[in-house]
Order: sequence, then structure tokens, then C-alpha cells
Amino acid sequence: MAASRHGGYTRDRGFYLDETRRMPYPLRSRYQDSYHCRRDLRREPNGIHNDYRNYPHRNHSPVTEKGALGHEPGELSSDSRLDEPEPRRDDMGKENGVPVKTEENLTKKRKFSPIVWDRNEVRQPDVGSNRIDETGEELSVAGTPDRLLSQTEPVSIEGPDILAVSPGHSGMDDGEIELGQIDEDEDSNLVVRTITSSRWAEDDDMDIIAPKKKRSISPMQRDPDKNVPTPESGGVLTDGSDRASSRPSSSGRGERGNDCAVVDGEQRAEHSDHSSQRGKDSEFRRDETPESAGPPQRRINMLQGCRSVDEFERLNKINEGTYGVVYRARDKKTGEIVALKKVKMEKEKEGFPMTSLREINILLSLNHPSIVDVKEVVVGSRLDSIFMVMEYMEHDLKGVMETMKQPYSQSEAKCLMLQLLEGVNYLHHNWVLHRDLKTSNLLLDNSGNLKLCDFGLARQYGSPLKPYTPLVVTLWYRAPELLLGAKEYSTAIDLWSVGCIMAELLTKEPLFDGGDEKTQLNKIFKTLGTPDEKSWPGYKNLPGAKAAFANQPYKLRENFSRASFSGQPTLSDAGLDLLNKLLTYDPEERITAEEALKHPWFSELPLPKSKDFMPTFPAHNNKDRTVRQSDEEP
Ligand SMILES: Nc1ncnc2c1ncn2[C@@H]1O[C@H](COP(=O)(O)OP(=O)(O)OP(=O)(O)O)[C@@H](O)[C@H]1O
Repeated sequence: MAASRHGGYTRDRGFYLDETRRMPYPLRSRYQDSYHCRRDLRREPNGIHNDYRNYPHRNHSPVTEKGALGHEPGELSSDSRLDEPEPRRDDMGKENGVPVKTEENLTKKRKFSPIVWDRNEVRQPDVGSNRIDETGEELSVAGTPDRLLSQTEPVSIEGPDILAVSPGHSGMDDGEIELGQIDEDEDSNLVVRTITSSRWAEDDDMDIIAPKKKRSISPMQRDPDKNVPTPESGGVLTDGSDRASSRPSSSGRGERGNDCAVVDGEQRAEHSDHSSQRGKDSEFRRDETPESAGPPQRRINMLQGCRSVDEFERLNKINEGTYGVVYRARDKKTGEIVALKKVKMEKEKEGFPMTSLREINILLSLNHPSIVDVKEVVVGSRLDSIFMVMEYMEHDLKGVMETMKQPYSQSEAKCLMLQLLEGVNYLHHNWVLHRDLKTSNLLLDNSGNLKLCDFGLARQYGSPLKPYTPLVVTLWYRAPELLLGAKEYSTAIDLWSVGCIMAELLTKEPLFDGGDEKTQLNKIFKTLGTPDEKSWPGYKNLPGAKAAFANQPYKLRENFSRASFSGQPTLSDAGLDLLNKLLTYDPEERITAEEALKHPWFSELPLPKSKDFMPTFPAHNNKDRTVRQSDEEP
């Protein structure tokens, strides 16, 4: 496969990255110390990557007279973004001795993100049989042969070691979180990984989590050609020193303990302080995002010592999705209102559902204001059910838009889009594809915060590459490459969904609301024009492109031609440009989240509305009513 804008993998060179920015933070910090370090990485004295200076708001000129330039109430003032003292820059273009991103080296930077592709041939192990691992220990393999391909395939949880989840990293790949999963390395050696062999798990931690069965696999699986650790190869931890340095901050994070959820109080406090501070600030400041602080290091022993769900008073059912029922609940001890997502287990005969395990692991490893926070995992009173305790958000975007009379204005849409893109950018920088971005998976609170939820389809990606199903992403938000059966896909699929969401914010109508895949494609082509080899090189080779589609012209502009409620155009030319870039057919050419955040639409008038001035909505269905057992389990 040739080099790609969104990633690269060749048989000869294996998976390669041109920039360490695509690596999970611990990986990145390690690489920044090595010769792989890129010139354009800004590195703070504490080793944390920080690229806030490229935040779009920083580039536009100050507005001196608020309101005179047509600001809507609550729009961000440019002045406030220029308050921070500029660091000293020396002759070599370094700030405080650190190379700095400049327009020049930014444009030179190659844009790579790892690509995910399907492999047609997957050698499957004898499932159900036991295997001998490298240590000579017999390992039991649970699950079914096609579990690597299945999103919903449950795996059995067996033994004390696999009750432990060590999610304190951004780079948990399936090989690590899927218990008892067989992984296939480049040399076709089958390796059984357990959760405790996560690349962030330290030996001593493993002793605590799994004192009886310590299964060792090589913690550093390297790309065979480049000798480079990759997310899916599970490699970061080569030795103790690497381990130490791979953690963005070792201070107090991931302290071991016997509690179910060992969350460092200081870090948690930092996060909530941070969130509330962000709520107060009327601007987005890239330098404040926890992205720069790296993912938290948390460790959960899922069943041992977990709090019981009885410690929460269930107030009302919020919603029921495919994978779980979500309740609003009150922590009896602290009085805190939380969301409890009950993991659906009824249909799972063979153990804990994979999607839920994946969601819990991924959410626990992430830490960003635009990603819903999972506080802990609790168990049902009969120990037969699992609940995720999440921060409570009053609304989801889908519900809110159903009640709105008018669509969001441009400045409101910009406020939401920035938060959405920040979240997606954070995910992609941490090698996570969400794969199910849609309005019902975007939570809103009455302080103007937007957060991504539902990571049931999310997964880590990287190398060695594994087969991923194209049947991801709810139809309306599904990228054309998935609809046309592309065998490889990457971060670009999430950006397509973001484009659909952007259009929906501004029109209040789903952009492409097909009832089946063919209709969905037809609706896309009707608006964006039918793709061809010129607009999308390689299009003709896609399995679905063999079908004859009528030749349609491009007419996206028409969707936004009418004036908005406020008399302004629903979408400016710059806004249309961003939308076009998000809805670009060729995934290689589709804009990345990082690029989108710098798009001029965000810095032109009307400026993004401050969160403080975003519309609020009455909480629906929130009349406190304790949910009885009969409500919960019919
Ligand atoms: N933390 C939260 N606070 C408030 N409401 C929430 C929260 N998490 C989820 N919800 C509500 O529950 C709904 C379903 O949640 P979620 O999408 O996580 O479940 P799911 O079973 O994975 O859904 P899906 O069928 O979309 O896959 C959301 O659309 C939202 O309305």
C-alpha cells in the first residue's frame, strides 16, 4: 500500500509514522526523547506536548470594539485570547530552547494518521483449545473463531487475572482489552494476551492484580522492520526506565489499591477543576486541555471490591440504547447526580459483552473535556450486572434539536463544532476511532458543554493491522467509503460524520437520511455530485462502485442558500468550505480534525459563541422518581 495522507503501511517497511504527534501520549513522550523527535513538536519543560499556539483563535486580529463588528451576544472576544504572555523566541526560532511550530514548518508537515484496513486472510486459532504461552503456562482460550471480526462477540471472563482491567492508558488495543484474545503477530506466532499484559501494566502492578497467574508476553512487540513499538503491537514498555518515562505523569496516578476503581483524587480534582474552569471561561484555550496532560492512569479491578449499585439511588431512566439502559441516579454517599449505564447482559450467554468491555476500557483511559467521564464501574446487587458510573449530562444533541424551533446559528454551531472537533482530535491523537459519531452520541449540559459518549464501537487502531468491519457508524453519518465497502478505513470516517453533524446543526435536518445503504449513497450523490475517478482516485475499484449510479451534479450550497432566522446566511463561504472539506469523497483528502480546528470559519465573524451564552433547555424526564426494581428488570 502506498503512503497515505491518513497513514502508511507497506509490506517492506511495515507500519510507519512520520510524526510522533499521532502516537498515544506515553509513546509520544518516549519518542520525543529519541531521534524520532520531530522538529515541529513543541515540548514543554515537563515533557508534555502542547500545540495550543496553533489554535485557530490565536491567528485572527484583535477586535477592539465589541459588538461593533456584528458579534452576537456572548461571542468570544479576540482580545481575551491574546492575553497570554508570548514566550521568548531565540534566533534559532526556538522558544525557551524548544523548537516552535511556525506557519512554514506546519505547511511542510506531512499529515499521516495510521490507516486501518481489512485483511482478507485471518488465521484463526483453534478456539476452545488450550495453548501454551511463552512461559510454558497453559492458557485457556475463550470465545469463538470470528471474535476478532465481531463487534458484539462476548468473551468469557475467566480466572482472577482477567477480572482486572488496567485501562490507565490511551493505547489499549484489542489485543489487550479483549480477554483471552488470540493475537497474531507478524511472524504468525500466536500470542495469548490478557488484560494484565497491557503495555501499560507494570510487572509489579500485575502481581497485585493477578497474583496467581502472571502471564508474560513480551511487553515490547515491535514492528518487525522498523523496530518501532506500535499501539497494536502493545509495545512501549521495554524496561523500567521506559515505563517510567512513558507515563505522562507518574505522580500519584494509577496508584495501586484494592478498591474497585482506584482513581487518583488529585488527578480527579484537577480534572473537575479544569472542567469547571473551562465552563467559566468564555473561550476555548488549547493550552488548558487535558490532552496536554495525557490520559489518566487509572486502574480498575472490575469485580473485586467494586461498589454496589445499591449505593446509588436510581431516579429515572434517561434512555435505552442498543447496548445499555442509562439511568439518572444519585450517589447516596455524596449526593452527586450521575448517569448509570447498565451493560446489557441478557443476550450474552458467553460472558461479558465485548462492546461494553471495549467501551469501559476506552472511556476509562481517556481524559478530555469533550469526552464523557466515566467515574467508576459498579456491580448489581446480585453480582450479575455491571454499571458504568458516568458524569451526568442533561441532554443529548438529538433530543435538543428535536425540541428547537430554529436551527443553531453559525456562532452557536461554531461553539459546538469546536468542542466536537477537540474531542475527535484528542481521540485520533490517541489512536482511537469513535466510529459512531451521531447527534444522539453527543451529550450537552446546560453550561454549553458538549461531550462525546457511546464508545461501544470505538476501537484502537494501529499496527499490526487487523480486520475491521465496515458495518460501523449509524447509516446517516456513515462515510461513503464504508457504504461502498472499502476494505480499509481510518480516522477520516469520523470526520465525515462530523461534517454530517455540522450540516445538521445549521439546518436542524439530517443531511443524508437514507433508509438503507443504497438510498443513503443516492442521497449523498444527489447533494455532493456522483464521485468519479477524478474526484476520488480509486473510487471505481471499490466493491460498491460497480453499481450504476446516475450522474448527479454538486449542489450542497443550495442547502444553505436561504437566510437564517437572524437574517444572516445560514452558512458563510468559509463555513461551506469547511463543510466541503469534511464531506470530501476521497478519505485521503478529507480534512483532519486538527486541520479543521484551524479552519478560518472559526476565526471569522460571527465568532464562536461563548459556552456561557449557549441556549439552555429544560431537563426532560427528570422528575425525581426512584426507579423500582420492576422498572429495572422486567
Ligand atoms: N453520561 C450521560 N448523561 C446523560 N445521558 C446519557 C449519558 N450517557 C448516555 N446518555 C443517554 O443515553 C443514550 C444512550 O446512551 P449510549 O449511546 O451510551 O447507549 P448505547 O446503548 O451505546 O446506544 P446506541 O444504541 O446508540 O449504541 C444517549 O443517547 C443519551 O441520551
